[in-house]
Amino acid sequence: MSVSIRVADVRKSYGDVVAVDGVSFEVDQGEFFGILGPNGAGKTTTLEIVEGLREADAGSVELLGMSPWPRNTALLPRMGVQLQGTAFFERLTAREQLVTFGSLYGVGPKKADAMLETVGLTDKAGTRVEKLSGGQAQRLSIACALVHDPEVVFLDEPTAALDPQARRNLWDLLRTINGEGRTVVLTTHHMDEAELLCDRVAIMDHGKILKIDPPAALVRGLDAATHITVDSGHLAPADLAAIADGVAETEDDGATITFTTRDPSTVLTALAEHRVLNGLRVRGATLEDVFLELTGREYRA
Ligand SMILES: Nc1ncnc2c1ncn2[C@@H]1O[C@H](COP(=O)(O)OP(=O)(O)OP(=O)(O)O)[C@@H](O)[C@H]1O
Repeated sequence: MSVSIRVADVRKSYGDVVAVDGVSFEVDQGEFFGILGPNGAGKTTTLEIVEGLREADAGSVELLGMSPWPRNTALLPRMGVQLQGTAFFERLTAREQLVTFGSLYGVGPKKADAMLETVGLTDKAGTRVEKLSGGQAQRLSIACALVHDPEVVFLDEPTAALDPQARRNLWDLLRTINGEGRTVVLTTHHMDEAELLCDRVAIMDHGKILKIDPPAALVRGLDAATHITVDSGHLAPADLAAIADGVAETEDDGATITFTTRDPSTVLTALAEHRVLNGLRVRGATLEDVFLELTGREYRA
């Protein structure tokens, strides 16, 4: 498998603020790679350096075997960039916008129409960009990043400010883009998004990458507790104590009881024997638990 992106010990400060503090990673061709972290972690700065929009203070970056800085015109047709916050040419319709973008790369209007179709905006072709909803504008900006058929696509928080349905639609689109063999690099502060979409996730905090792995491997690597919740009111206190004894901590909020345990089989068996599985919910570890373990603090996007 060939490598699309190589980042080695990249650093960037803005005055006293160290935004990127020695970041290294590689992205394989065709991979869906995520950079996950809270606001201010340094995700956008890292992405902009890889895209060639910003100069690193130190370190090296290779994109498709070339250096993206200083501005490398050989790379531009091969990469698609969707920036945080969409900027469109004013007063153009969605189609005109896309045709204009396409023409910058020598792409004809047919491709622009096909792209409108791909992102589900054919019925908005004649709508001025300022009249599009947040989700529609987001999809149009992704269409603009893709209209010239780039090999590598960069997306900076593409689902920020979208409602849940629009996010899901956009996830489908991103899976399709990646399924076509394109390398996709996405930044996000949504754990669920990283978990669902990415082949591998780099967890970033305070300018550093703390860990890179497939999401399932990150979670599996944790010795995290399982949370088992049932409706309260069905268990006598003595039974509750017997079930939890030595295997779980319990918390009763009046409506539900949650058992936190590293031995879920024993707790579930005991709950089943007492026939108190009403309202059963079982929650294993998530990327939030991974973040907590890596940083010692709760994840707050
Ligand atoms: N142009 C700039 N000038 C000065 N400081 C900046 C600039 N851009 C970013 N920073 C600072 O660098 C740090 C990293 O910011 P960056 O935007 O890379 O993080 P991020 O993880 O992408 O956050 P967000 O999710 O909020 O976009 C932050 O402390 C930010 O305030």
